[in-house]
Amino acid sequence: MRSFDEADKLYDDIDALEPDTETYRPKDLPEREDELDELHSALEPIARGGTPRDVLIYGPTGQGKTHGVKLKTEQLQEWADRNDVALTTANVQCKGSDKSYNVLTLLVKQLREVRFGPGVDKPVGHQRKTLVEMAFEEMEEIGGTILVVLDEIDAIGEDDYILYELPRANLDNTKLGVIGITNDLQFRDSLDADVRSSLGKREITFHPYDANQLKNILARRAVKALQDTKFEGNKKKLAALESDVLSDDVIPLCAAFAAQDTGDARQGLRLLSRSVELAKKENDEVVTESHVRKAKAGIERDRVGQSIRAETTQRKLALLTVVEAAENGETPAETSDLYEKYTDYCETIDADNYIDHTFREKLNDLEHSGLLEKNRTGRGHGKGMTNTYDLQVSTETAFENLSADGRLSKLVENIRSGRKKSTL
Ligand SMILES: Nc1ncnc2c1ncn2[C@@H]1O[C@H](COP(=O)(O)OP(=O)(O)OP(=O)(O)O)[C@@H](O)[C@H]1O
Repeated sequence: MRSFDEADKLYDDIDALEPDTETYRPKDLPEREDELDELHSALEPIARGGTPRDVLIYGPTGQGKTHGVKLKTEQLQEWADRNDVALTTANVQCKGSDKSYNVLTLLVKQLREVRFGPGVDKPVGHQRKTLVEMAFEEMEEIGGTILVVLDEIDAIGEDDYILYELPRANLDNTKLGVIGITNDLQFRDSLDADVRSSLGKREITFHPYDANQLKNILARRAVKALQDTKFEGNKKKLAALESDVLSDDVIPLCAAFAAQDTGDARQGLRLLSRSVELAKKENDEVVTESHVRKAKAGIERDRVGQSIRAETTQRKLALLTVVEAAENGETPAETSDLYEKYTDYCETIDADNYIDHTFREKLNDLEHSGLLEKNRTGRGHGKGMTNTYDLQVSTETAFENLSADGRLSKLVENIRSGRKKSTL
């Protein structure tokens, strides 16, 4: 067994590669200077005795929106404390709240905690309208300027009541600013016209990072996280990075993979930290391209695994038909052949046997989740066209995750062992 006393040859500060915003908080986000400048302009009226402007921040996941807003509002709070300006920020995480009602209860709780200290219960059993009035009463009691940051507001779905009411507050004693953050473009576009005309008047978009930006982000985090890794001179860019524990191609490769996908900094960080973990596990003193590739395959396996496990039993059965076909070298496979297998499976595990049309729908859903590839091909002269399906993930990963479903495990085992017998 390994000892906790073992010296770490790679890490200096293990948290600095952690993508979770609370575990490691970079002091600045140079790639977001323009966006944070726009946010600054929206909040600047506070420093001039005026009312902050409401803002809607939009951008895909992992673009520094949450952290950027935190940095800017903390900077403002420090300024306010230094200058005896009454400023209160309420950060409300909307994830997990599927209604305006739930977000309002969180907001009232937070505002009460400002007045009475931590540990106040959420209000229960009130109507939405009453909760809005309660929130406004609390704000009037607190006074000064209040900033309400609503992160991941898309969680509230179609019920955007809170976004309609908050920007319309008519307070005597308090100035209120609302900052909404979302990574869901559809949600932003679906907002009620009145909401968009108030909250969305100032919209700040965090566009996805490109590979060069990601390289510099990862290089800065690597300097903090790893031993014998530093910048030569003043430039905090990849070009100035010197490291005895990272081979030159590691950061460019992590950045390229993340940029290729969605430009998500979190994804780049996850890949880099998993590569370092792998090197550590293999007792290697230098992290190389091969660790990155293995780490990427591992992350991919986990992601695919999670998505297979989250499917319904019927979709899992549909997937299993293609997995079996792939294992037997019968892919791309025609829908009619797959349907035959499906009927057999349903009989074996005593599941509802859906009609052929519904089965096709399940296959198409699996195509949309990226687990299958669909093609339209000719059946031969005069026989028309048909859909064929191929597996987009490895059969091993599919078998492994399908067998985790108690209802399917025996069936999957039989199909796997059947294959083994036939290859003996
Ligand atoms: N420019 C940057 N420099 C350094 N780290 C960054 C940068 N941008 C993002 N990060 C890091 O990436 C991770 C994700 O950032 P953050 O949570 O702010 O993204 P987000 O856009 O709010 O994503 P989501 O919409 O998924 O909540 C954090 O660890 C953050 O510190």
